[in-house]
Amino acid sequence: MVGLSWAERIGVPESFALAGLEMDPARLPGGTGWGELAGELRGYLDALVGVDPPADLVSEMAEQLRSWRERLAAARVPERDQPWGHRVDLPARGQALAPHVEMLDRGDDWLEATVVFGRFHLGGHDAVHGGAVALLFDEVLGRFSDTHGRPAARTVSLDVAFRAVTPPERELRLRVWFEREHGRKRQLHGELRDGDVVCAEARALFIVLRPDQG
Ligand SMILES: CCCCCCCCCCCCCC(=O)SCCNC(=O)CCNC(=O)[C@H](O)C(C)(C)COP(=O)(O)OP(=O)(O)OC[C@H]1O[C@@H](n2cnc3c(N)ncnc32)[C@H](O)[C@@H]1OP(=O)(O)O
Repeated sequence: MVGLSWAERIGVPESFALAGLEMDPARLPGGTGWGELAGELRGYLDALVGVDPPADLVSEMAEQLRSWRERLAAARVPERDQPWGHRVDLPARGQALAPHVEMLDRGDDWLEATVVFGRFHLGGHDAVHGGAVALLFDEVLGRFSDTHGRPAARTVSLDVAFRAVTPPERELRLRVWFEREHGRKRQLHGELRDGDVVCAEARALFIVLRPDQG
């Protein structure tokens, strides 16, 4: 997988591509409905976190989820064939782990995006969990690290400074950029803002994988 280009892996020029996403979603893993499903799952998790449901609703939900888990077991595929995390044409790569990110614009070495953390990502006391903020940076810096023809790399370190509380359920701004590239090493920075307030900053080091490190 690692030796393959984005186009070979998923049929798009690269993650965070500005153009070239005109391919037919029906031909991608998960098909045309996958974006809606991922969005509904995200919405379900946000809604679940925010309720104290009556006992009959809890049992009904558990029963329905058990039934879905059993049906899905029959459709299990190897990682390379799953749509979850591979649909770079969709926000958050068509998964619900990372928050909802929408790219606004990008250059060769910088990217701007909006991000909304749901109630699912709440740590406590109306603040987004610090681990979810770190997840956002790893996700976006990691994906952006592999753009503009650069081969795949992996995060070896990620330092996050939490400057102010990151609020859930608000549209925040994210800016990421390359600081330095030398040999197999790529240093990227990121900044998360709520209006003029800097919520968090990140510095990450990525190491380009050798062909045998897939
Ligand atoms: C279908 C397509 C869809 C796919 C979607 C995917 C999107 C993904 C999006 C999500 C993205 C999420 C992204 C994720 O979450 S990636 C997942 C989290 N990260 C990992 O699991 C990485 C685990 N580590 C490794 O695998 C190895 O360390 C690798 C393979 C990366 C390098 O091991 P390798 O044995 O090859 O290299 P080396 O040890 O000789 O080191 C090489 C150089 O690096 C320097 N160094 C190393 N570590 C550190 C450090 N901590 N601080 C400072 N420097 C460090 C080291 O000194 C040396 O420097 P020099 O001596 O040469 O000067």
